[in-house]
Amino acid sequence: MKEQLLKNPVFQMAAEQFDRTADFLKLSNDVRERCKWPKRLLTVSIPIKRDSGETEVFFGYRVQHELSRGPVKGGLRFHPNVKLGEVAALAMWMNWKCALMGLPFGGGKGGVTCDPRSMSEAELENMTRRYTAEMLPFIGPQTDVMAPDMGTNEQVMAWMLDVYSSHAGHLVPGVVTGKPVNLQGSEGRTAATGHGVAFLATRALTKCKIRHENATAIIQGFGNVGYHAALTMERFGVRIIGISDVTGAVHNPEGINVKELGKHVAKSGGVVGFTAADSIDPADLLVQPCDVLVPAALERVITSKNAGKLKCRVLAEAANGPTTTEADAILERRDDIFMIPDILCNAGGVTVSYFEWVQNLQRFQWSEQEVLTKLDTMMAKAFDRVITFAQRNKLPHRVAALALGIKEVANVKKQRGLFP
Ligand SMILES: NC(=O)C1=CN([C@@H]2O[C@H](COP(=O)(O)OP(=O)(O)OC[C@H]3O[C@@H](n4cnc5c(N)ncnc54)[C@H](OP(=O)(O)O)[C@@H]3O)[C@@H](O)[C@H]2O)C=CC1
Ligand SMILES: O=C(O)CCC(=O)C(=O)O
Repeated sequence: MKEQLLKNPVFQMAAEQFDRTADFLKLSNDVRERCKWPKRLLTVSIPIKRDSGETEVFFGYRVQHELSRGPVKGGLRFHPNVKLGEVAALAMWMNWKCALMGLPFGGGKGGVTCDPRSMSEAELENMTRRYTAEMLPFIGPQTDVMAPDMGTNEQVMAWMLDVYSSHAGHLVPGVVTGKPVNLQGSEGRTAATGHGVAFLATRALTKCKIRHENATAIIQGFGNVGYHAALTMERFGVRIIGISDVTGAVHNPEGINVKELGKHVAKSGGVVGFTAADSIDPADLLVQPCDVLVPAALERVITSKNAGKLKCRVLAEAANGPTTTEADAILERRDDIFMIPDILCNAGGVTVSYFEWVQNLQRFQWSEQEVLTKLDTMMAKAFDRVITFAQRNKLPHRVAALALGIKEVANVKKQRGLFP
């Protein structure tokens, strides 16, 4: 299994990041091995009837990286590139993210290899319900709590809640987070990841002595995270000058109105054709001058080919794993780029998911203001801890963030001991 996982380039990246950080922490071999490998890797087949009447079998995964610190927490992804190794990498990153943020969860991630853009609502619902049914023995508010990720949303969470609750015989809101507010979802969860990205980007700009009112930003990905990061940065006074999605990219140095672009995408299905900006090659967009560059889509988009050409001051990693190991080495030699690593930058989502889970267990509902104030406090604290730790130990920000998370998990493993 180890060899199989390491064949996946995304898992390989997560493993390299772990090994480098474990070396810095001088973890003993015993603890290192127990921290590195996932506890459970589940694969299920998901047969559904397509609208055409034909039966099609999809494959779905859930990787539970670690169970020592609480229930497993992490999103569910629907995307054509989903593979077991990628899901395992994302679960490992969730683990360090939850520990860094001080959340009482282990990391997990799920996925189904499918193209949700080509599926009808009925097909998506059937696939989600069957996936959830296959996962029933392994999920629950005390064991594994899923949430939205790429290609999934609050409607998918509502279907999952329905399957789980129907089997339990009563409503179990805490089985998923990121669900609709009227199904006991949390105020603020939809915007939380993007809000956190924007909040930390402005703190990083301040560190770089750039006033955010004068700053510009470029965003790759205009889904849940990219849209809300753009909208919140715009609200903070940052000018959004470029945005891309799977259909292409648009650029306007004078600024793009995020809500207007959102309306265009809702009508036409993508950013391409938005007349208030020029179209640009998506790869070129990443290397245009800007103060904040926000990759908010897939893994491995900042590579050895473009890392040396980036013209941003702050790289805010909203996506999970957007920067390859080779690109990291290049960025570490550039002292003109302030990097906010993924497990810190996009932690707003899982932090508000934690708030949602707590509200569900207590049957309580907090206001949006309460949620966002608590979120900002936790994000600011984690940001300051990472930057201080990096400075004290002369570490890149990514290694500092990982070290704080991994150290937490390693300590718990040591305290709990090893079953003989
Ligand atoms: N949702 C959350 O709360 C969290 C998400 N994340 C991470 O943030 C990232 C984005 O997730 P999320 O916003 O939820 O996903 P969504 O599915 O809502 O949006 C993904 C966006 O990426 C775009 N996209 C896909 N492929 C490409 C490409 N090759 N080039 C440019 N854009 C592309 C999609 O375009 P199109 O719509 O046209 O397909 C879409 O705009 C992922 O890495 C995810 O793991 C991290 C923490 C929490
Ligand atoms: O909200 C959550 O539980 C998980 C969010 C997520 O998948 C992520 O942070 O990558």
